[in-house]
Amino acid sequence: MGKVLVEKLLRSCPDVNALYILVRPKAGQSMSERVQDMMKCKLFDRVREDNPDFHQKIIPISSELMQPGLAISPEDVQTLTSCINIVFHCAATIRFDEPLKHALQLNVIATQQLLSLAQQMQHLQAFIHISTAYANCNRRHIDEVIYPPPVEPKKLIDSLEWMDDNIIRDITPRLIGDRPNTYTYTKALAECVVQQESGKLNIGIIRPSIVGASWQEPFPGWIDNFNGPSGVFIAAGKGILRTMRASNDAVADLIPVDVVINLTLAAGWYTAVHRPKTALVYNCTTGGINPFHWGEIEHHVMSTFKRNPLEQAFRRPNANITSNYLINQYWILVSHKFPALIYDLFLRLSGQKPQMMRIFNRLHKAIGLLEYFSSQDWEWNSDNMNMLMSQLSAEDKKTFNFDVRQLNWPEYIENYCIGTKKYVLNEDMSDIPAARQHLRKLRNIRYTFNTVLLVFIWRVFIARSQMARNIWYFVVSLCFKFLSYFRASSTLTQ
Ligand SMILES: CCCCCCCC/C=C\CCCCCCCC(=O)SCCNC(=O)CCNC(=O)[C@H](O)C(C)(C)COP(=O)(O)OP(=O)(O)OC[C@H]1O[C@@H](n2cnc3c(N)ncnc32)[C@H](O)[C@@H]1OP(=O)(O)O
Ligand SMILES: NC(=O)C1=CN([C@@H]2O[C@H](COP(=O)(O)OP(=O)(O)OC[C@H]3O[C@@H](n4cnc5c(N)ncnc54)[C@H](OP(=O)(O)O)[C@@H]3O)[C@@H](O)[C@H]2O)C=CC1
Repeated sequence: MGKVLVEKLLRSCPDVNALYILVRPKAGQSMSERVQDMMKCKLFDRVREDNPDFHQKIIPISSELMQPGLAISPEDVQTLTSCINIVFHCAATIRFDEPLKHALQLNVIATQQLLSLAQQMQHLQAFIHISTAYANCNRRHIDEVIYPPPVEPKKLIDSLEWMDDNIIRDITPRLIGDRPNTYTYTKALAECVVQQESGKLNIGIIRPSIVGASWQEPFPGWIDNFNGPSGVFIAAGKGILRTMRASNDAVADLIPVDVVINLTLAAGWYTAVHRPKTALVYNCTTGGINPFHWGEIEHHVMSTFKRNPLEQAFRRPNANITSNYLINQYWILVSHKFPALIYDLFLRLSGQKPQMMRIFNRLHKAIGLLEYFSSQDWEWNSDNMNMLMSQLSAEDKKTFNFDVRQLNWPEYIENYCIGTKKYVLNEDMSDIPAARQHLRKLRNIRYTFNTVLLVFIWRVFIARSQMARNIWYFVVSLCFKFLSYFRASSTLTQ
């Protein structure tokens, strides 16, 4: 989301002088190498076309959320406090399996530290915090208010500070209570921390639901990660994922990333200009406005990947969702574990390292963590989103479009799936005929395998059971009778 925000600011807000972005070194790359890489990304193609020198506006600031004071140097603190007008805070850990202490540090303590830095900023007009629509997923109906936190954040921070990691792991389920993971729990605490500062700053809180590929900007279908549904779509497209627990009729509250960013920017403007007395919360969701369901998503994902197959698929794409636990377990056994076992056996026999079972184990862990969100639905009130839209001029409504009533879901899902192929997997669209050929080969292998298996089972059956033999003779004689009748009647008509 950070990248999409930077791109949109550069493209649609030419009067913005500079963008200070907090970046950490990662995976052997320095801060500036990472920023260089980001600017080379396809996402920035349109900006690059309009202004090849756009990089001059981007000023990276070295920062690490795990460190005290976010590890921002005193000189950088000086720069930031003297020239920042608006803060957009979207850094977080979004992993569902993050240990509580880590999630607390990244999502709550780092937010607290950024807020105290913001308080020193002399020209700050607005502080926009990105939360999640699922921060309060323990409720069915979610209003645009900050709910009382499950625990006072400061108390939890103080307690976890002295606790051993093993103790924290043991008490985590008790602490998070009816929330499914440490992510939603710490995001709820972060909202509370933001609220505690709302007297001193102009604050807006954006709560997106499940962020997906871009709808329109900078081009349809842009996505570059495996988070949320993207990984599920790819696994289904590769023919690996065949079954998942999800409710066909539950609303799939996907929200395109460009919609979230447009709303975030509009909220930044509104907060700075109108300075609301208390922090305004914007539920940024689609379910209440233009609902679409997981069953429909399944249909359109499968149809897109059949028409535009991914390269080197493991099997032909054919994923089904079910809300029934036992049916899902059955298909996991038959369509996941059994083929994985056979394929690994084949790899072993051909002297290679088995890998399919390992892939399936990881897939099962990942979808197990997502099922909570795909098996039920929520109702979000979106009055503030509507209010914000009514405040925009006609031109701004177009430039910062977040009117999801216009979203055509089948078209969006098709672009989303093609986006995963092009931008996540870096596959070329010109290779589609070869991918189709590969699917035909897989279909033939399946037919051959099924026929051999059927003949084998039948042979064993016939050898062991008199009744099976009788049925077999009966069926064969019936076929012969039918054939001879068919021959006789065709001779008569001649
Ligand atoms: C036919 C379809 C029907 C559809 C059916 C329904 C679908 C429903 C789907 C979903 C709905 C729910 C969604 C809810 C959302 C809530 C909203 C929010 O507010 S938050 C945002 C959401 N956050 C997450 O999505 C984090 C979830 N992910 C995780 O927590 C972890 O990733 C986890 C536990 C699932 C897996 O952790 P690990 O440690 O096993 O794996 P790791 O490190 O994440 O990555 C696996 C491999 O993928 C590569 N990878 C990851 N990103 C990559 C990238 N961009 N490019 C290339 N490779 C990448 C990595 O390098 C790694 O590969 P190497 O093993 O190292 O080789
Ligand atoms: N994706 C989704 O479906 C949803 C996301 N959100 C919220 O939107 C925001 C952005 O999410 P999204 O873009 O999807 O997530 P990403 O994981 O892509 O982005 C998170 C950002 O936080 C940074 N970050 C994480 N840990 C550290 C650290 N220790 N030090 C410095 N920076 C760090 C990451 O930097 P780096 O690149 O160095 O890792 C990355 O830029 C989050 O607040 C999330 O809670 C809300 C609803 C849905």
